[in-house]
Amino acid sequence: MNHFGEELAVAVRRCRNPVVVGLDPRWESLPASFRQNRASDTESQAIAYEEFCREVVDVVAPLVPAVKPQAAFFEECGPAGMLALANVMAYARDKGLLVILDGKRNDIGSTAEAYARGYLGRSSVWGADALTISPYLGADSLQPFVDVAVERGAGLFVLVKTSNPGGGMLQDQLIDGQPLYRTVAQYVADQSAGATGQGGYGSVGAVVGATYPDQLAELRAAMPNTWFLVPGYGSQGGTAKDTAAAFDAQGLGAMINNSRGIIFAHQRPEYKDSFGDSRWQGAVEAATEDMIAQLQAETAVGKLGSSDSP
Ligand SMILES: O=C(O)c1cc(=O)[nH]c(=O)n1[C@@H]1O[C@H](COP(=O)(O)O)[C@@H](O)[C@H]1O
Repeated sequence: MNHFGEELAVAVRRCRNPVVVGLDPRWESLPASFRQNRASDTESQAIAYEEFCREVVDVVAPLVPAVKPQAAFFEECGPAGMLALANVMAYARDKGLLVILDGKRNDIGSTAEAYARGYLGRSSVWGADALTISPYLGADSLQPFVDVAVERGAGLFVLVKTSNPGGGMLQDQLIDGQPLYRTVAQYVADQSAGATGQGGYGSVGAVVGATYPDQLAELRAAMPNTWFLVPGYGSQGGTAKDTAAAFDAQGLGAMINNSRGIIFAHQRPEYKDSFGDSRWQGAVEAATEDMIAQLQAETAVGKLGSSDSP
């Protein structure tokens, strides 16, 4: 199989959930054991991030289909951080996880092609299964990513309606009476129109925030063959119920991201007393399982793997 859209459907069905664990290491939130007796220079910080993320992968690899390393937190550590990112991505792949690199990359066509060649596909130097990209420079800045993704069976997630409060400044601007995000959505939807692989979804997806459930429902209707990557669950206030419209009747169609709410669950009141800092891995596991249960209860995710689901 060489098609990200299909690989995602297979992985979600195998795991019976669409949870993406975001790998967003923040120094101040790392369990104490990763910070103690460690210098705070960028090289030491990068090593701590790699060790922490490897241990998070060990906990979640048996539970979820994918992880989403956030490039920013590794880039903050300079060259050592980029090496740590590469190592974490390789480790997650080796553990059987799909790796969605969150880089929000974009540039003019000839430059975009370099990004695409560098990041997309297991044969690339970074080996990401999928990459987040921004549409700000227009369609000709997206096409090189699409061309390389299709050629290599990799995936993309284009920012369409982002979870942050300020996204509407641009995304909600009306053009010919419709919000700008619908223009981007049309381009994205066209890339997967009529997809017939496993699950019926293409490899070019859309990022749609859980914090905008009405727009999420509207976009699902407009993009029937498009995978959604849905950030904003948990720390940003999005709930399982807010994501319900993103799924089809079989429980496919959307990947729900949760970064801080899972990797730093030991700091959350509901897990702090039971696990705390010293047993942080238990908190990660419990938060992941609780999120899966919430999605199964509140959305069609509960249909995954059931007898009436193909
Ligand atoms: O591209 C993304 O993943 C993304 C798009 C968006 O609209 N909102 C958003 O929060 N994200 C990312 O998703 C992650 C959310 O982190 P948590 O709020 O901790 O779950 C961060 O890495 C964000 O950069």
